[in-house]
Amino acid sequence: METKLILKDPTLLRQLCHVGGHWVAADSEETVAVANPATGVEVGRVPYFGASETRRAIEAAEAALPHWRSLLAKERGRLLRAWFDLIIDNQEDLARILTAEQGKPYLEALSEVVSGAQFIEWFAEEARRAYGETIPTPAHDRRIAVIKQPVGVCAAITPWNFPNTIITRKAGAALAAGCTMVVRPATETPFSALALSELAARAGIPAGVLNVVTGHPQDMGRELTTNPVVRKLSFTGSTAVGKMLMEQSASTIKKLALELGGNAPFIVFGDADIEAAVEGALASKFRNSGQACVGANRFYVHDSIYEQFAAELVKRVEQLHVGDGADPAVTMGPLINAQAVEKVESHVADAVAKGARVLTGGKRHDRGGAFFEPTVIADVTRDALVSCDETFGPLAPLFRFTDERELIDAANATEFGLAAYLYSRDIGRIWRVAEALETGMVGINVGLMANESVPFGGIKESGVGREGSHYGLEDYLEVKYLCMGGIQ
Ligand SMILES: NC(=O)c1ccc[n+]([C@@H]2O[C@H](COP(=O)([O-])OP(=O)(O)OC[C@H]3O[C@@H](n4cnc5c(N)ncnc54)[C@H](O)[C@@H]3O)[C@@H](O)[C@H]2O)c1
Ligand SMILES: O=C[C@H](O)CS(=O)(=O)O
Repeated sequence: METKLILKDPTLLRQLCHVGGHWVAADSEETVAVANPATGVEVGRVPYFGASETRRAIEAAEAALPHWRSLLAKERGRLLRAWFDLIIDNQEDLARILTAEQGKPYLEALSEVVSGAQFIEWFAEEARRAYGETIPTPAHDRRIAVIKQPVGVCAAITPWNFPNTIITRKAGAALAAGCTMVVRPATETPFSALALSELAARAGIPAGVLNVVTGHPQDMGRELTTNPVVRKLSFTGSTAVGKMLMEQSASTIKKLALELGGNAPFIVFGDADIEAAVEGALASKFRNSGQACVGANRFYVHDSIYEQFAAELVKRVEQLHVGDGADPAVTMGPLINAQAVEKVESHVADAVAKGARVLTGGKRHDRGGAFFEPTVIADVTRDALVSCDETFGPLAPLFRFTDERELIDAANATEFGLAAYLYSRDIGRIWRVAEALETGMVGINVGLMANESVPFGGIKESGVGREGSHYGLEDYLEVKYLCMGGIQ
């Protein structure tokens, strides 16, 4: 069934780049098509920028910086609040655009738009809390102060899986701090970013403060990482690309925020509330068809409750309704593309070849295209690909464990360290295991934990820096030490 994108405000579907307050095409007039992953139908086309157009966007952000950083923090906060209000007023259209370009079910898209808006709301308030400090002087004739100043022109390169909230958590913090930004969204999902940029303009955020550019990833990335005007790069995406961008950024010593790949362990102890653990597993694993960096990638279930947990999880997974996210009855959409389907398929085949059992799903969905059956496999061995490689799809591999120490070693046996989840009602075990897990975030008896008020981010090869919370604002501020002498 082909579902046409119908918007209350069709002008929110922008098919040009937003640079310095103008909607512009690529110099070559070249465009790239964006297809709905559920239907393959073209949603629209966007310009295919290269390095020179990207450079002009950076120049626009540079030109806008002096005025924007000179505003009072509360003035920037008011403009961000107006942006938040417009996002909320237009949430249905933003969600429809998101579902059309990314594929997630409409209600998930709506939830993402609202949670994304809450980052703007949070930083509208935080803008006024870029506090400095005074330090007791070491000498009678001098006084010490520390002030915070905006980093300057910032760049953001973002992925396709959460094309709204991953942009607002960066842009909200940057603009609140007094920075300006050039955002390059994923080629697969540009329209959410362009719509956000249109609403920012409507909110009164001055031209050039927020710029959104689409096009050649490598050429644009190299400009954003090597242009000395850009003082910070915030990247969310795979660890492989993150490493590349980190290297490219070294030539101009840019500040970096890297939100990279994950391989989250989801641990269920024998004393866990199994019903709660199953609900948490469903949310953590199958949200966005499993395409979430913080999503559970491996399930470690204590032997004493293994079969019960597996049976309960399979029952809930088999209730998922797979289809076009625009259909209100659908609770799991397609993957982003054929390559994503092939990766899930390869992980299932590898695990089964090493002795795993398919409990439900396990193959491409009858709908074809980018659809895959929500899958649960049991008795997965520690040497299975899915144990060390991020599946990024609707596959729940269940590993058995008995010993807590062995479990912790298995959970930490990965180069990633973004999120982990543990279900137990033993307070001593909760603290022991939560402190031992090598991740930036631990969900305890919860399956979803991201929100605007918490420091979101990873360790090891899952990245550096934090987004959201007051930590997120600090990441866009420079610390300046003032030493005043001559005090009589
Ligand atoms: N840690 C987090 O918060 C977080 C959130 C979402 C996704 N991710 C990770 O992102 C990955 C999936 O997203 P993806 O497939 O979009 O990742 P990706 O790294 O392939 O792409 C991310 C962005 O980088 C761009 N890009 C790709 N190659 C580039 C290059 N050479 N130079 C400049 N830009 C380039 C892409 O066009 C896209 O906009 C997963 O590994 C997932 O774990 C992490
Ligand atoms: O892919 C992970 C994103 O960061 C989504 S969320 O922050 O968990 O909503």
